[in-house]
Amino acid sequence: MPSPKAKNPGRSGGSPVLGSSNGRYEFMSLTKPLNRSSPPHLLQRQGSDPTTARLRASESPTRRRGSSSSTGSASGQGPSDEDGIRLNPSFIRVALSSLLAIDLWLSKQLGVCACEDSSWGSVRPLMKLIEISGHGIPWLAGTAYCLYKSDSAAGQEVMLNLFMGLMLDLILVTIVKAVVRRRRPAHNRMDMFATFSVDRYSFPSGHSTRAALCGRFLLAHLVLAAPLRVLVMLWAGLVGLSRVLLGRHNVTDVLFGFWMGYCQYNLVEMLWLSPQTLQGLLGQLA
Ligand SMILES: CC(C)=CCC/C(C)=C/COP(=O)(O)O
Repeated sequence: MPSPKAKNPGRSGGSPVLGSSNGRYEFMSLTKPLNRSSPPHLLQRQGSDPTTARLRASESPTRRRGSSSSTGSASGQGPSDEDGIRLNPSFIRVALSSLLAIDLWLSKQLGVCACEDSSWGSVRPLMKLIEISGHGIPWLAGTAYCLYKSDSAAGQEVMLNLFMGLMLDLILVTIVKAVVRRRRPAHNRMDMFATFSVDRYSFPSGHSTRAALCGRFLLAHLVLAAPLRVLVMLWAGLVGLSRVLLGRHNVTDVLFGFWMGYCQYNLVEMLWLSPQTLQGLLGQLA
């Protein structure tokens, strides 16, 4: 039999709503959060009953805001400015998580050399060779050797600045990796040659920053014939591509790495050490 309270809704504690269970009616409050232990039939009833649906609609945050002020929402003129400000961050969040989901999916599809059993597993040794060609150790050692061997002041200046750029790159990539701490893709096998502890993180790709930085540096400071210039660009692109094919990185790690390396070259140009600056620095040290 229905409770007498059902005939007098709107008393303290919110509007009571009736739910039926085995012919009995029970009360539940609309203003309090639904108890987790509420039987499923009450949840179902709450959603399906038209009266209840109307009551629930009148409790929606938009309606509540509208009833206490004369905003556009309340007067039926569409979303107010306040609504717009609240919607934007969630739109950005949705857009970012969609981008990340696409990135993860695409990177997994492209990780075709992630191990020997992968679909392009036979190309893995070649990809690892490209990986070594963009590693920090050969680049630092090679630049130091050229600096030592160079007998012209101009050559020494270029090599010294390249060395400084490579060190700057290592420091900046270490900082960003330590701050962002994005894990490498799950399909990556951690069998890389000579890594630092931050190299367990993948954002940004250090090989890609180095490839972009060194590529720009070589194109700007070495007099190269056109085919060699194309080869330098091809090498830089292949280093980035190999990171994704080997499963070392997600696509966004490589794209950001290229952009970061490109910008780092501008920094090297800004901080360029001329022989005079160098002599001044060495004079101060002596
Ligand atoms: C030991 C030295 C001098 C450099 C480490 C180079 C390295 C292993 C970077 C990681 O690159 P990815 O972020 O592209 O995997």
